[in-house]
Amino acid sequence: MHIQSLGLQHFRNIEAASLSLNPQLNVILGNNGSGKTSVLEAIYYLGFGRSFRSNRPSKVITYQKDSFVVFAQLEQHKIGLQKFKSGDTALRINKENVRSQAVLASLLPLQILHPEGYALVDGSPKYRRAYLDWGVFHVEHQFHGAWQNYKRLLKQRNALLKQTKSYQDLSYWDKQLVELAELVSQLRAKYVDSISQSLSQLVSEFLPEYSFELSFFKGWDDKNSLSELLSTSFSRDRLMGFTQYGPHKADLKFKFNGVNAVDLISRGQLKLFVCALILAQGQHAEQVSGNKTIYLIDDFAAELDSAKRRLLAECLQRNGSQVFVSAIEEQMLDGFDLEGCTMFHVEHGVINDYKTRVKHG
Ligand SMILES: Nc1ncnc2c1ncn2[C@@H]1O[C@H](COP(=O)(O)OP(=O)(O)OP(=O)(O)O)[C@@H](O)[C@H]1O
Repeated sequence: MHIQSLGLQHFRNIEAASLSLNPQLNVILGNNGSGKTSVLEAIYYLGFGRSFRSNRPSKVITYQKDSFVVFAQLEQHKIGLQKFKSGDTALRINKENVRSQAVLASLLPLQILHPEGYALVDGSPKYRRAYLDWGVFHVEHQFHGAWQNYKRLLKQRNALLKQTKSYQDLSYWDKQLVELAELVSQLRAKYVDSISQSLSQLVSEFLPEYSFELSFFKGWDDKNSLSELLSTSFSRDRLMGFTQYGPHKADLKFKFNGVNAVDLISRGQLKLFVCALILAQGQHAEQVSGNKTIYLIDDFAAELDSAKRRLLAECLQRNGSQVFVSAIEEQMLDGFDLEGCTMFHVEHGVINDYKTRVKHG
């Protein structure tokens, strides 16, 4: 899978742009504030329906404009997204309107590495669940429906908790909730199993000084069944106003030399670890679906020494995926093989395709 061309309109400081893309390496160069991250953010919008740096689409629409548009030509589909100040969204595939972002997401498997992305390791469990669910979504087709239904039932349960004094009123709903919870957790656990080996391999390549351990917490302890827990914790759930056990509490635990990752590794090592996480997912999704993941790497050089930059660049280019990488200057991309790549230069929101490196040999 790769993006052949990308169009933007009224996206942050980019008034309009039309980019013809390289199927492999795309380099985006420019000074601070020029608009490099905005290009990555626009691509991310197509795959996720949201930004990775703002919850409010109105912040992303160019000042004084009413909407932004991002569209892309993929190998077999043309996809587009328009976000309005009002909060409305229009999604299109091959000129047809579609309602669910999941359809776009399934066509465009994307992974991103950006400075705020370290929350995947040092942030709250919701970031690790989002990571996990991206992976399960792209390889297990029943997951999306089961998870959406679970979340819908959970919302109803939490609302009912505020209205009822008797667990009897909930037990009927809990039967369905537990069935979905078990399915979601099985799919997640199977997924964690299936990536753990390639993740460990990548971690040993990037951070050979540590022994690494990955574990999955499904959202409740195995000592009790979820239905028992839901009934015994009813009073507490009622008091707190929400359900305390279930897959909405799932988490991943990362340990290095037996210590929690956040308590041990440095910022640069954290970046490498996050990169190992996204590469392991991308590679697994590719093995299962045959679709290559697209990698977006913002501010590639930040926090990495030159040996680590080379290691990471080599790994990103190894399997021929499409990669978008931003940097302030070309010298910071010392680890990449730039032959045949396309370079864009961004200045005050204007993007020029200023160099396509000739491939020799
Ligand atoms: N809604 C908006 N409308 C117009 N301009 C905006 C809007 N939101 C942000 N900007 C401007 O767009 C520019 C985009 O910055 P962006 O983060 O893409 O730059 P960058 O090249 O990645 O910079 P850095 O190297 O510092 O990370 C900034 O100068 C910012 O002030």
